[in-house]
Amino acid sequence: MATDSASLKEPADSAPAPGTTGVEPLVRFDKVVKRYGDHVVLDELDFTVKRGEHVTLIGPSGSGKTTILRLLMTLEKVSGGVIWVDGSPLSHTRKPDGSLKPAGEKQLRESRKKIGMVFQQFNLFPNMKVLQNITEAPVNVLGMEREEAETRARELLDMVGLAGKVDAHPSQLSGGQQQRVAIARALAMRPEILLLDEVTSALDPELVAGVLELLCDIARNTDITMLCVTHEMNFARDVSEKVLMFDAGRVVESGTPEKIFTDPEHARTREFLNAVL
Ligand SMILES: Nc1ncnc2c1ncn2[C@@H]1O[C@H](COP(=O)(O)OP(=O)(O)OP(=O)(O)O)[C@@H](O)[C@H]1O
Repeated sequence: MATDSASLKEPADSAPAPGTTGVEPLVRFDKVVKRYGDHVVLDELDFTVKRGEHVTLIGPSGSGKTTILRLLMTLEKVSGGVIWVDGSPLSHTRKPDGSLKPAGEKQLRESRKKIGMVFQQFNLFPNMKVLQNITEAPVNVLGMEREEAETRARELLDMVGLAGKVDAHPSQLSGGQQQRVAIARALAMRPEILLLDEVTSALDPELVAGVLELLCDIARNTDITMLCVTHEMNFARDVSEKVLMFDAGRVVESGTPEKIFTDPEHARTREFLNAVL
């Protein structure tokens, strides 16, 4: 069950052991519990993501996949356990005696800067032009000079194939183009981790492939760490080195896409894949 946050200590393996590199996974869920009232959504969930790894989360509706991304984005708070990012507690603050207490708002705001998220519904600012949608957070949250932010925004727009849309408003773009702007906006913050939550679910079918191809290009050509929730199994196969199969708030099976999609070990995985493939 949920661990009392106040009594949590740093895990014993967080300090480099003699003779090891001490390289921590970039993300570590350590017995993470999330409850809404009596409903336990995540049940002592453990998993790790290495720096630079591209991981997809698959599983039935309601199994807790989006909740995991929202916890990482600090849009939700854990009910128990600890989330670690780059060896530091994301969900908690260290007390002088080494124990941990739940993080306050200020720390959560700082943590949010490390993590970028792209949502199903692009969530662009409707009254701002494309360029300003991308520069807004780097300037106002990171304190970047506007000129530098604009240069970076133009580079990113070029990368997502929208160099000509700098002055457009979101309403003048297709859903696929809006999602490309949202991807550029997330990358403009130079996040350590990019979270992708069913980013093609709201797109017309003919626009899906282009956005997924762009994300595969980003995965191949940058060193960003990605955590993707997707119902697109071909995308999961193409983009990720590791697939985590969730059910009822736990990882029932994890492995390479080849292993999970061609030789799953768990009956629940086989059942899920039979239903969606
Ligand atoms: N704010 C909330 N209040 C109460 N229950 C919630 C809240 N957010 C999520 N839940 C519940 O938590 C469970 C997990 O939801 P979550 O969205 O993480 O699942 P999911 O695996 O991403 O599902 P889907 O594939 O349908 O998006 C669901 O039963 C959902 O109803």
